[in-house]
Amino acid sequence: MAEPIIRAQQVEKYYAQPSENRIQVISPTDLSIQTGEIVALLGPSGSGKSTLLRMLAGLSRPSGGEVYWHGAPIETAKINVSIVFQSFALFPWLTVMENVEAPLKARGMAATERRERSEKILDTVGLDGFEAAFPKELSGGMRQRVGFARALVVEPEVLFMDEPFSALDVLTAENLRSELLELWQKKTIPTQAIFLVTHNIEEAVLLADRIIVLGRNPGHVRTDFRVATLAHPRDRKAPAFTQIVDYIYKVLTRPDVMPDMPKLKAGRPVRDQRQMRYEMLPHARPGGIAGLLELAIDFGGRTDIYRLADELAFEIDDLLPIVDAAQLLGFLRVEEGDVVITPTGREFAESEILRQKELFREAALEHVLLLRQISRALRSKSDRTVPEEFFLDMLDEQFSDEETQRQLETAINWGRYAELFDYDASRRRFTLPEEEETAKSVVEEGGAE
Ligand SMILES: Nc1ncnc2c1ncn2[C@@H]1O[C@H](COP(=O)(O)OP(=O)(O)OP(=O)(O)O)[C@@H](O)[C@H]1O
Repeated sequence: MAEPIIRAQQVEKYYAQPSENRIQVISPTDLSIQTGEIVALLGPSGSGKSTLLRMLAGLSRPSGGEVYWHGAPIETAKINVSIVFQSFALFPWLTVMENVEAPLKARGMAATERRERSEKILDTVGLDGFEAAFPKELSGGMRQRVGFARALVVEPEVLFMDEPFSALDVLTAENLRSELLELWQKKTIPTQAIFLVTHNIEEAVLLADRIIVLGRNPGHVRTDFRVATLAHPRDRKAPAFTQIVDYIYKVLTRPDVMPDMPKLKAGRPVRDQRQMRYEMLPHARPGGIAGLLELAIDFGGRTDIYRLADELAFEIDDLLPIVDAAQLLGFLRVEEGDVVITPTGREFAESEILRQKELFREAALEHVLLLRQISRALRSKSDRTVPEEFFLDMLDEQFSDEETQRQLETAINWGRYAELFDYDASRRRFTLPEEEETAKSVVEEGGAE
């Protein structure tokens, strides 16, 4: 196979923390961008999509490994890429024309040529007549057209896009997407490859020739496959389309399991490089989990996650932590892109509050290592109290400072609800209320670590 335009070999990224720990955001990863392909990168929030994009675009140096541009190390190569951002990132004090000319000016192009090239690309993206307007006079969709024009005017070999349609309303996004695809397919633009970071699964399946899904903590490739069997324009209702959407949902909702690829041509094997002691607690509240389970019962005990998100008008990223949490606690299963309530989940949703707490307590102790450890530690101390710092130290070996705090907050929230312990915020200590006999007996029955 020909050398890809961009090839990342075992790239990883660490960020320094105020404490001496370095946090690994991307674990060693191989990835390439070939001529002629649109690659979409999906993954939950914080999985390192933007970090990876920045390394592939030569904007950020990997902490380990190497990125190659046509086979040469990217930092010494003469690269030709541009990036479209979600936030448009226009210069507000410049007109549309001046914004588009800016990158050519930076490259030292003469004024006449610059103007000619900019006029042409403004025409191509439908901004004819808006040359003298300022960004604030334009709608979001028109501003992003300026973003595209500015990126395309340099005739980039690779066009990077970081959530380019997320800030736009649905119709505008749809419109811009199909226009971009048309420019690409008709080769109106000389761009050789497109790399798109997105949250939107359908968008990825609509546009991409290849889809990569990242898992997090640290970021790693969970699946990387071709969508070559679907011809453009793609039909959202076609069975092959929905199969791929479902498969990606499953990959995103089951961080611990690798679902089977739908039987499409040329699916590539999958890697999962995670190694961790603590499972990542999804940041969901017990009330939210109960609410989700009640809804699942209303839908007959089984429903499509996609439909559920739609019904609730939830972004999938807001719904996933609740689904993940219910799943982690054994209240839900995800099967074929559907959420299916388990018998314990049903009992939990239908019980009165005391029984709910009891079921939550049993599930939390069975499935959540951190809560089990806090409970055990408290019971082994004669004064029935342990400083939070003790657990922070263990967590921050695995999570960033910010995530460590969030993990602890979620654990406190769940533990309090389950009446496993109290938390004294002024002293930053966990404490055990004297009368916690029920919890005590459950802990003593708890399984081995
Ligand atoms: N400069 C930085 N210093 C420290 N940590 C950082 C820095 N940039 C990103 N991170 C952390 O790296 C992780 C990955 O961030 P990144 O923005 O790449 O993820 P993402 O998948 O693009 O997320 P989102 O979908 O929310 O945009 C996050 O936990 C983030 O907090």
